[in-house]
Amino acid sequence: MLNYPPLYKQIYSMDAEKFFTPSFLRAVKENTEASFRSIMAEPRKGLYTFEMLQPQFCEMLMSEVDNFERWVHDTKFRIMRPNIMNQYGAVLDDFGMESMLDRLMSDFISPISRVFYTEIGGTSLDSHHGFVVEYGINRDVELGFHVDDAEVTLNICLGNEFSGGELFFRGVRCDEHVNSDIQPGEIFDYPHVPGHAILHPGRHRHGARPTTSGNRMNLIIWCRSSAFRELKKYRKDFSSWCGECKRKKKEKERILVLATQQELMNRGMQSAS
Ligand SMILES: O=C(O)CCC(=O)C(=O)O
Ligand SMILES: [Fe+2]
Repeated sequence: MLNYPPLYKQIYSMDAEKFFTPSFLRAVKENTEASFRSIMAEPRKGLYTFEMLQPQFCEMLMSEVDNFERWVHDTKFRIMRPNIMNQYGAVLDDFGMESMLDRLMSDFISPISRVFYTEIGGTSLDSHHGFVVEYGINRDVELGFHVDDAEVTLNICLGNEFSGGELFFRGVRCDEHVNSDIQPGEIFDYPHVPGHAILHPGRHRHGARPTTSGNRMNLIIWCRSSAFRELKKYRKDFSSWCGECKRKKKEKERILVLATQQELMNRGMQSAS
């Protein structure tokens, strides 16, 4: 744990009324599929977008990260970057936000993922990796095509003013099929909106297009389920969520139906002769 002096102490513990928009709070309090759906769009199966954070909280978090970056620079501290893909950004767990993010996952993400992501470990999320990514001048520009080390990912745009930076999604895949072809209907591009979140399976292949002007900062929480990962080791067929497993299964069934039809026709012809 670093010895970093916070700028805004109040964002280090969960204060739901201050952090979240009233519509998001209401939906989570009601805690039903209908209440979640009432605030969400589902532009592709399993991708959910909704308004989530208050502008003031976004501003404070962005300033806190800037302050942290300055402190790291001044003290010459060497910090871990969010993941192997990003040169900029910071791991929020490392500078004191772990318990706030624990609450964010257990009280606000888990209730939603329990409803929408039963097939991919959404009922048993038990750890997270929380970080911010930064794009723009003197920052990262874009992010290549990848899957997250997560069962469920929450990605929230904090701001600021920017253009570009859209996320592109290209279908959910298991480990074996991560590089398989994109199927019709799997192409979806999502433009970030400050304060708005997108919730997606970590295994939904995606990347971020170049941020062409301004600066963009996003808060990202990779949520993990150790139980799901353990179960996965003993399975081979992920056709309930992997697009390629599903396609292969359908193809096998189609061939089986054709072969059965042929067999029946052959039998019919034999008995007629
Ligand atoms: O730039 C973004 O909004 C996406 C970042 C992302 O996908 C990741 O860090 O895993
Ligand atoms: Fe990602």
